[in-house]
Amino acid sequence: MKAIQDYYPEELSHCYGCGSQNEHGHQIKTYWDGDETVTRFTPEPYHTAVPGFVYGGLIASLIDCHGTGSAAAATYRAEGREPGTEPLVRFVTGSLKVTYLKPTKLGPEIEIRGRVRELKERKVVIDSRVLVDGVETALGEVVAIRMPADFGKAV
Ligand SMILES: CCCCCCCCCCCC(=O)SCCNC(=O)CCNC(=O)[C@H](O)C(C)(C)COP(=O)(O)OP(=O)(O)OC[C@H]1O[C@@H](n2cnc3c(N)ncnc32)[C@H](O)[C@@H]1OP(=O)(O)O
Repeated sequence: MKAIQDYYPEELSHCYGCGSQNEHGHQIKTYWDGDETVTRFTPEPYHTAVPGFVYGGLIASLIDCHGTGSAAAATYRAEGREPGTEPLVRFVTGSLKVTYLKPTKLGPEIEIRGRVRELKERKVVIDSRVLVDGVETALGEVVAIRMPADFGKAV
């Protein structure tokens, strides 16, 4: 099964969180599981906040790219199109909110499960849950905005 990120064109695959071309990044992969999207990631020992627990910034980063990937996947699905077909669907993060419910154990695989709360042409809101060993440790909200064609050119 291919992940939504496997359909990103090479020139848009340098993101630290989800770019397959970024050898230093997380290279996350987002898949459908029924009506939810799922990303799984096993943290390294250096992803530490305090010994034994995962750094919150890593969790935020995973929620971020899981959210933008889920937004793209959900848009293709809503339009009845295969991922990667033209016109390409591209999202960036407009806002990112993370609520840390309890410490996230460092070692086991982290699972992030996303659901579409709102889907419009230019704006998709994804709610995510972060789970380790079946324990919900954080919640995320990503407002994903369709990437403008001139993204970054005006700055
Ligand atoms: C093929 C695969 C490729 C794959 C591409 C891979 C990319 C991976 C991305 C990884 C994630 C990142 O780190 S991305 C990098 C971090 N993010 C950024 O740098 C984004 C910087 N910000 C911007 O460029 C801009 O502010 C945008 C694009 C986000 C929005 O500008 P805009 O396009 O002019 O938006 P605008 O018309 O005003 O608003 C459209 C709708 O979005 C809402 N909206 C706009 N901004 C926000 C916001 N910050 N928070 C909440 N909501 C917002 C508006 O209320 C409105 O909702 P309504 O009234 O319609 O309801």
